[in-house]
Amino acid sequence: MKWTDKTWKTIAPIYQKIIEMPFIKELQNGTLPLEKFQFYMGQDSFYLENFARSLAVIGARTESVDHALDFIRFAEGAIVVEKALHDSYFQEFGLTSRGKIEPTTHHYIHFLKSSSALDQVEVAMAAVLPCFWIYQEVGNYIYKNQQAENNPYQKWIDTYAGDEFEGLVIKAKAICDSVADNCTEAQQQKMTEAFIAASRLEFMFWNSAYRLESWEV
Ligand SMILES: Cc1ncc(C[n+]2csc(CCO)c2C)c(N)n1
Repeated sequence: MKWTDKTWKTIAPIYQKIIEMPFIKELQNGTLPLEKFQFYMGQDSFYLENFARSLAVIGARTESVDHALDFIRFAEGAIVVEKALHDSYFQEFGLTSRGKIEPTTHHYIHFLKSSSALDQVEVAMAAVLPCFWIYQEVGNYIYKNQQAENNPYQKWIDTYAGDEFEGLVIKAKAICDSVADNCTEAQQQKMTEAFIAASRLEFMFWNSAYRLESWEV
């Protein structure tokens, strides 16, 4: 069985929790309060910037030049998405500043930065995979199950349910499977642990936006 198939099974309960969470349900039916989406967008701006930096570090550390090119392109893509967020979504949803880095974003960003800098590069590749894969699954899930007309969040949904994003996800998964083939059982286990940690953080990222979680002091 492919590493990706095995690993997805281990996060199936986390994915289930994600699609049941109020942030996702309300995004799907268009009732998510604007304030929560604004919080999410501001935090996602910080996330995307640092996610891109982590992807670039992974690109620099890969053995294969083809993988280096793929990761450098992923990094570019994340910066382009961040710019689109800033240049169009911020305005559309009335956000003037991205605010400050809140606790869950801080945790997630630093997890990705330390993994990409210090872990075996295959483990770092596994750490960034849920960012692609979970978004695609959630995007498709919302797209298929939505009933609302005139959903204010439609454009966001379309970004992640589209064919262009699917191409990236297929590539990111294929890279993880090919590098996992050359890893020992113990190394593959570390890849899986990194994948699980990032999946939990994806859940927490949406949940913290729903709760508008901020530093208390
Ligand atoms: C918290 C959080 N996780 C994942 C994404 C999804 N995402 C945005 S850009 C990109 C890759 C571009 O090469 C991916 C996977 C997000 N927006 N925010």
